[in-house]
Amino acid sequence: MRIYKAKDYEEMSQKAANIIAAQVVLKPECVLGLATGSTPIGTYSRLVEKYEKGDLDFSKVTTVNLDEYKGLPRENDQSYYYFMHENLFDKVNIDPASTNLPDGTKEDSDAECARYEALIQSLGGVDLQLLGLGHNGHIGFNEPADVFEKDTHCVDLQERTIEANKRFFASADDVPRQAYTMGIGTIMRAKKILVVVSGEDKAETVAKAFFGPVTPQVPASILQMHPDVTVVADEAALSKSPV
Ligand SMILES: N[C@@H]1[C@@H](O)[C@H](O)[C@@H](COP(=O)(O)O)O[C@@H]1O
Repeated sequence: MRIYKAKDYEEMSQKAANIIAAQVVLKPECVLGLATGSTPIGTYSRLVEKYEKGDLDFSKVTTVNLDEYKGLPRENDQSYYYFMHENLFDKVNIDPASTNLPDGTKEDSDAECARYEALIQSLGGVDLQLLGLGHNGHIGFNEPADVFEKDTHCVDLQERTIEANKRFFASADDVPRQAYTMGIGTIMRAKKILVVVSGEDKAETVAKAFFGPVTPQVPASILQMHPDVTVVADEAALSKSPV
């Protein structure tokens, strides 16, 4: 695991965008695994800037997103579909047909999760997976649990996650209670993983996830077992870690 300490959010975003850009330049037809949440927004803006300057071409890139709220239609401005279009897809030359997310409107969880998992495998797997880190150590929507869930599945969101995400909704009651998410196995099968983390409020979680024991109670801790992980975190997020 490589840990890159950035000065602040801006530097974290720049460094993460450089790593993603290098992947696209080296393999234009790559599969990028993408993430939502507030942390990667700066990374996406830097990628858009690179595209606008003519330094990046997304025309052959395929994307698969980590997760989606169950029950939210695409037009809902809190759906991850909407987020991805707003922050990246509509601003670069990616083919919309090559962008993929779980479909939150599908009622049959087992069928939708099986479809999504099969789709990822049919693409030959993910070349570079971008991840954020939840306050409770979740990645995607893999919440702390007794076991690591392997494949794409439907999760019940935990109170802390609903609390953290309610800032985006009119009230906590409007936050969906379930989501579809890639599993830990799906994430771990990615060839490379890039984690972005920012802020003092994640410092405890960063220390546990990357320097503590590997346990499903801190889902991100499994990343210590992956052969090619880069963590790009700012000084505040690393303030409780031995680096
Ligand atoms: N499902 C997403 C995660 O993929 C993300 O990492 C997390 C942290 O978000 P933020 O970056 O806003 O702290 O939020 C959501 O729960």
